[in-house]
Formats: sequence, C-alpha cells, structure tokens
Amino acid sequence: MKNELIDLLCKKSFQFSEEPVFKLASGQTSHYYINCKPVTLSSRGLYLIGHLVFDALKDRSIEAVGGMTFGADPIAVAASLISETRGAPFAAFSIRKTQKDHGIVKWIEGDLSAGQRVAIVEDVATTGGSSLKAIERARSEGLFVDCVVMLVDREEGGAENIQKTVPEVRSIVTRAELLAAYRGGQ
Ligand SMILES: O=P(O)(O)OC[C@H]1O[C@H](OP(=O)(O)OP(=O)(O)O)[C@H](O)[C@@H]1O
Ligand SMILES: O=C(O)c1cc(=O)[nH]c(=O)[nH]1
Repeated sequence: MKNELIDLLCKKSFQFSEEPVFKLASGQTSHYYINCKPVTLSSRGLYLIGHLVFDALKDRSIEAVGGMTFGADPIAVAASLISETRGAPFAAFSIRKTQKDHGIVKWIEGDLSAGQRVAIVEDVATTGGSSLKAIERARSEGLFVDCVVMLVDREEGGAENIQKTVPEVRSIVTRAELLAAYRGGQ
C-alpha cells in the first residue's frame, strides 16, 4: 500500500522547479511542493491513506483523530472510516483555523469530550508549525494529544519541533522516499 501511495503522490502531488517559486505556509520558499489534495481527495488515495494511518495508530488506544483544516480533514476521515471496518473504531475531528462567528461557535468540530486521547494528523509537515497550532488548540479544549502522524514528512525539522511537545511522531512517507521514487520515475 505504501508504495502505491508514493506512486500516487509522485504522479499527482509532487512538483519541482529549478527556481524556488513555491511559497510555503511558514513564509519560506522552496524548489518543490507537495500538494497532497489530489491524492487525499481521490477514492484510491483515501483507501490507501485510511489503512496506512490506521496501521500507524492501531497500537495507540486513541479515541479520535483529527487536525488543522483543510489538509488534515480527509486523512482523519479516511482513518476513522477504516478504523470501523477493521474493528477498532475511533472518531474524526477537525480544527478550525479561524473562529466561526455564528451558529454554535466551536474551534473543534466532532463528537469529542474533554479528557479524550487523540492523535493529530497532518498532510505535509515542513516546520511543524501547523501541527503545533493544532496540538495547542486540542489541548486548550481539554484533549490529551497522544501522538502525531504526518502523511509526508519534508524532513526539514518539523518532526523534531513537534517532538518537543509530543514525543511520539510518525510519518507515512518521507521526503527521501518520495524524491527517490520521483527521480526513479522520471
Ligand atoms: O509544517 P508547516 O510549516 O506548518 O507547513 C505545513 C502546513 O502547510 C500546509 O497547510 P496550508 O496552510 O497551506 O493549509 P491548507 O491545508 O488549508 O491548504 C500543509 O497542509 C500543512 O498544514
Ligand atoms: O510548507 C508548506 O506550506 C507546504 C509544503 C508542501 O510541500 N506542501 C504543502 O501543502 N505545504
């Protein structure tokens, strides 16, 4: 499954430029960008990601998985759906980037209660800043953050930054694995 996911990410997500034209969430620029959405929003991608993220979480006794909208949303939903089919169900949740100003005002959407043990997921981690915001928000809502799972680790310090506050950080695919497959397929 992992090799098939890497293949999909190479074909649909990975872009490279000789010039550092890609602006990142951190404000840095980069020669490459991984837009996971075409994969995380495809039926095959959801299936593979659901199983792989479930496998990464099955020993953690978590009650829910979620992260910062939008990147984390399909990953969390896929893992939750697969958790039901594999007999160890956990819920999904989504953390807002900005606070809603009408209806029921909540930072985190989902059927959660304070004290629950959760995992934070992320599509791509560069500095880890987005995951750190998600962790902070989850904690401020009374959740216990057990671990973080990133679909793609760009290996630019994000995992180490996150580990300062959540020691258990797992990745499904690393930059090195993605680059090797990308170069091999060119
Ligand atoms: O590790 P970091 O330095 O925080 O960078 C990675 C974050 O940047 C992207 O999010 P973006 O802000 O583009 O939002 P989106 O998921 O809504 O597209 C990506 O989805 C990660 O969440
Ligand atoms: O750092 C980011 O903002 C970032 C990098 C990347 O490769 N993909 C992405 O969606 N965000």
